[in-house]
Amino acid sequence: MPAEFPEFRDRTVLVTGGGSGIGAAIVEGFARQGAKVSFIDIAEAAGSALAERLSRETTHPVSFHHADLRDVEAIRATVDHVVAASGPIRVLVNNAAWDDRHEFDEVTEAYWDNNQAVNLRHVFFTSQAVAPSMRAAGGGAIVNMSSIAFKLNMGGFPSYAAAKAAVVGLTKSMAGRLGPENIRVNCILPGMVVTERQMQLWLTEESIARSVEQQCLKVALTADAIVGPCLFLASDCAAAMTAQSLIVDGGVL
Ligand SMILES: NC(=O)c1ccc[n+]([C@@H]2O[C@H](COP(=O)([O-])OP(=O)(O)OC[C@H]3O[C@@H](n4cnc5c(N)ncnc54)[C@H](O)[C@@H]3O)[C@@H](O)[C@H]2O)c1
Repeated sequence: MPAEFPEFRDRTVLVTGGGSGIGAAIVEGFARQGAKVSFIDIAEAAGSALAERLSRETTHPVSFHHADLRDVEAIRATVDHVVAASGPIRVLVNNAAWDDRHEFDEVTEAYWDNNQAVNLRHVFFTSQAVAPSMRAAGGGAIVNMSSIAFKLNMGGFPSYAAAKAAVVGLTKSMAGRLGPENIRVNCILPGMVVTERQMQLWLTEESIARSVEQQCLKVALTADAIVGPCLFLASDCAAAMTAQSLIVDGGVL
């Protein structure tokens, strides 16, 4: 455990895309702090397995909710369910995304809209659904997951890059709107994080070595590298921080 944040004990935390990779590490990070963690994912088997494994080891059972975040009604229903079962949500981590590669000349309107729905739209609508319970509880913290990828002129995913840039703008606008209600909104921009899925789909030993070469710190980051910064931003230590972007990339930018 990187550090202890007693304020998370018995607090309700919701993580999107918590079934694998960075999201799963964040679910585990909050659960080991004694929080009541729920997570949403579309991946049924991975989600159930994670919840089952962690629930055997943590103070509160970790609760998995199977839903597609492209479906705004499903988001609202899941949030209602979490609040009814676990009490007001005090921390929301909008982590889910899909970094699908797409060729500039081949992107259709349908592809674009779906890509934005999976990478951007739910960040707004999950925050909107969670805000009433944060207000009722006297405040809360939202942490959104962006990426350094949109700053690197990478040509292979224009829609994903646009969504990740938009997450920064959305973070700042929501921080402005929700700050007076003591709801803080920040975001994290990870660099290359080696996860199982990234290894299956995009990364090779050579591409990892090339990326590490661009970093000041010469180690490949794993999902755990994002947990500490996420706990910090959601914690009382960051009580005066909102509308900020925290880059966690081993020193690329
Ligand atoms: N891994 C990296 O190198 C890296 C770098 C920069 C930013 N990020 C960001 O960090 C976050 C997590 O990335 P990751 O690499 O762990 O990804 P991942 O693919 O391992 O995990 C994403 C999770 O979101 C879930 N998900 C996807 N679409 C969904 C949908 N429609 N409804 C519900 N759940 C859905 C997936 O099932 C998966 O469990 C993302 O926002 C990503 O953009 C990752």
